[in-house]
Amino acid sequence: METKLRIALQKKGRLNEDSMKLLKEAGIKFNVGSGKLVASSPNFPIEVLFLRDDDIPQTVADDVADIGIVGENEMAEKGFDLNIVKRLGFSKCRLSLAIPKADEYTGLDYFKDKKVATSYPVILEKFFKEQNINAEIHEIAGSVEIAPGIGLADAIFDIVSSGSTLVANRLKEVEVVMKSEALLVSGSELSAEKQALLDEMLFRINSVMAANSNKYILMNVPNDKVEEIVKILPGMKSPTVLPLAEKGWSSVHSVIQEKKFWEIIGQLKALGAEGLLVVPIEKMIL
Ligand SMILES: Nc1ncnc2c1ncn2[C@@H]1O[C@H](COP(=O)(O)OP(=O)(O)OP(=O)(O)O)[C@@H](O)[C@H]1O
Ligand SMILES: O=P(O)(O)OC[C@H]1O[C@H](OP(=O)(O)OP(=O)(O)O)[C@H](O)[C@@H]1O
Ligand SMILES: [Mg+2]
Repeated sequence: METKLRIALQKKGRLNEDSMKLLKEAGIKFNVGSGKLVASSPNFPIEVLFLRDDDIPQTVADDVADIGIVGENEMAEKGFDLNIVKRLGFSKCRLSLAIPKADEYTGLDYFKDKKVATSYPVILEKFFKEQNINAEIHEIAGSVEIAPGIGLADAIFDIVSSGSTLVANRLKEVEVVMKSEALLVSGSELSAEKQALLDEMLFRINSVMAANSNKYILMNVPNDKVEEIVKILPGMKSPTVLPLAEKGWSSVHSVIQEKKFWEIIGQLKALGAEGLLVVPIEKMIL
């Protein structure tokens, strides 16, 4: 029988869409039907198990799935010793303590003898213990932000991203306890065949991630400025310089990290670069 890599993904929610998009961009297709909990791929030896994100760490730790995509927060809460194969850079958020907006925050002592609602009791208990804070932890499964407003707790410990859920519930973030992003994780050592499949998948994921954070840029540059412009452009090896039909001008092409582009755009223009084009890259093999 053909060896297949088994991956655990969130069935529905914040992680699902980006996880599926990443695999799709890596050229791995799925026959996903509505309500299907297991799916296979017609073009890659992989099988997907669709689970609640809470169940992904254990499924991987128990080797029911070989790998999984899960939030760092959920992995920390469940406490299984999994290997981080790759930080995926999406579903970025933080786990924070928040209190009613009207309250004065006096530092961690604020939480002494207070009741704090959370879906992450393990992480919170560890944090309070380390900080020597004696607080009551009240575990609830969801809608944590409404707890203070309805008199269920004095404060909360929950996921924050833009902060708009806190604002909507008249709360303010006062302590960031951990930062989180989606992780590709594995359990125990894989067989040589499965490791080879994971390596192939990782190679593709790396190409997709590199392509997504880089842009191909082209610009027209007066010949006497080419040398200076080339100095500030990194490029994969070095920038490409081609003559334009118009005398005295060149076209300079380069690959550049998107965030760097915004840093150097002013310098490029000041040096006389014109007609700048920024083009997305689909795949990037380093
Ligand atoms: N607002 C957000 N911004 C960015 N990432 C987030 C946000 N909310 C949650 N996440 C990340 O996505 C993960 C899944 O969030 P989601 O809200 O879908 O979980 P859930 O409701 O527990 O889903 P499930 O039904 O699978 O148990 C979280 O554990 C966290 O890592
Ligand atoms: O700081 P913000 O950008 O407002 O994001 C934070 C909110 O996002 C998540 O909930 P989600 O919207 O995924 O809904 P859920 O409670 O149904 O999981 C999380 O549980 C917070 O409530
Ligand atoms: Mg969950």
